[in-house]
Amino acid sequence: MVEIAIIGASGYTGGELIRLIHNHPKAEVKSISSRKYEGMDVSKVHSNLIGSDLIFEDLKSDSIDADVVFTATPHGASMKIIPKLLENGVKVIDLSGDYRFRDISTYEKWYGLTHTGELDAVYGLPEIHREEIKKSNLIANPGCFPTGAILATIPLSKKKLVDRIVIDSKTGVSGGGASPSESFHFPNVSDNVNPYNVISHRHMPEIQQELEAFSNVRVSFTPHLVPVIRGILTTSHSFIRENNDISSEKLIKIYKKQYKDEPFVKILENNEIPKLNSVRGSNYAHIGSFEVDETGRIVIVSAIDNLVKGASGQAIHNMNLICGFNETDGLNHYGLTP
Ligand SMILES: NC(=O)C1=CN([C@@H]2O[C@H](COP(=O)(O)OP(=O)(O)OC[C@H]3O[C@@H](n4cnc5c(N)ncnc54)[C@H](OP(=O)(O)O)[C@@H]3O)[C@@H](O)[C@H]2O)C=CC1
Ligand SMILES: CC(=O)N[C@@H](CCC(=O)OP(=O)(O)O)C(=O)O
Repeated sequence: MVEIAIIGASGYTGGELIRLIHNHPKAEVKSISSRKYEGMDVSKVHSNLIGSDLIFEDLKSDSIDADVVFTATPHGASMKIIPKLLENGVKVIDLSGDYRFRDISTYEKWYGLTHTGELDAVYGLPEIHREEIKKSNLIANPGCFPTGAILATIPLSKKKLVDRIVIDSKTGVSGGGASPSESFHFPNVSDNVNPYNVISHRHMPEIQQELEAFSNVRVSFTPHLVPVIRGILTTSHSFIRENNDISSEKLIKIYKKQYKDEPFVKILENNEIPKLNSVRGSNYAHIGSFEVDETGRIVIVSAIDNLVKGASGQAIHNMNLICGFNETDGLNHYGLTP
């Protein structure tokens, strides 16, 4: 059994890691860290985990004894914890944005923080970086919005079909983490749709980084908060480069080929639209629509669960890759609809 420690285990993604690893055939959570809940049973914070004998400890990174550590901590905190873990020979999967950028100055500009220093990290989107992930000791798990947006559009960038991509995403409130705040207060969220950071969300440069690795595309991104708990529905509008002739049927062929061996990406046919509640609780990304309009716009829609494919499930997929397990170990279940 591979032994796991989770730092930030009292948060939403930490709770999902514990829930999902509980069903993993080759990995076991040995220790969970929380500063606030040190000494308390895990089920006092994550009531769904009643029956588990895990108890929160305030783990220090220089004394953690584990094969793999998940840092489910906020950006800024992860980069202070991780260097020591790597020095001690532990493999690390970080759920924050701290190691996602190949260029530190992009991170510093968008996160408004000084970085503590570059480390050899791989961007943990298995559908693009599978072979590098297998060889890495530090995985930068992708952001939740970038996961849905990149999966919806990367085949277009790879084929150099489009030059402009506008991403419009709707997210559930669990994306904001477990700490209460005014923006997530029930009366402010309920019966409402709230766009935020309309031209300045830090996930825009992350999406841009991955898409422009294949062709010259410009990305814009606007997120909206909607009154659901889990899920991200992304509508991507991509504008066809001059002299390209593309139809809905051709698009579906391209996407099916691109994702034919991917265990967690499902392509919907007949212009079907993905549903948020079909992916709830699962590690699947559903991709559909594949419409082309008369103005030269391609519309592709994706749905993921932000806490699973957008965070903890994808992190476990990455663990499976770095540990040489079957990619679907611990993740082989459908969503929870209705
Ligand atoms: N929620 C989501 O959908 C997604 C989140 N992410 C990223 O994953 C990470 C975790 O997110 P999420 O679970 O939602 O966040 P939460 O706020 O729910 O949990 C984060 C946990 O980290 C711990 N923590 C905070 N600061 C520190 C610190 N300085 N040192 C050690 N531990 C600390 C806290 O636990 P305690 O105070 O008990 O120690 C807290 O419970 C973040 O970087 C987030 O951006 C990525 C994709 C999706
Ligand atoms: C609803 C909501 O607030 N969502 C968060 C999602 C961010 C997130 O978790 O992403 P990182 O891993 O890059 O921090 C946001 O928009 O900031």
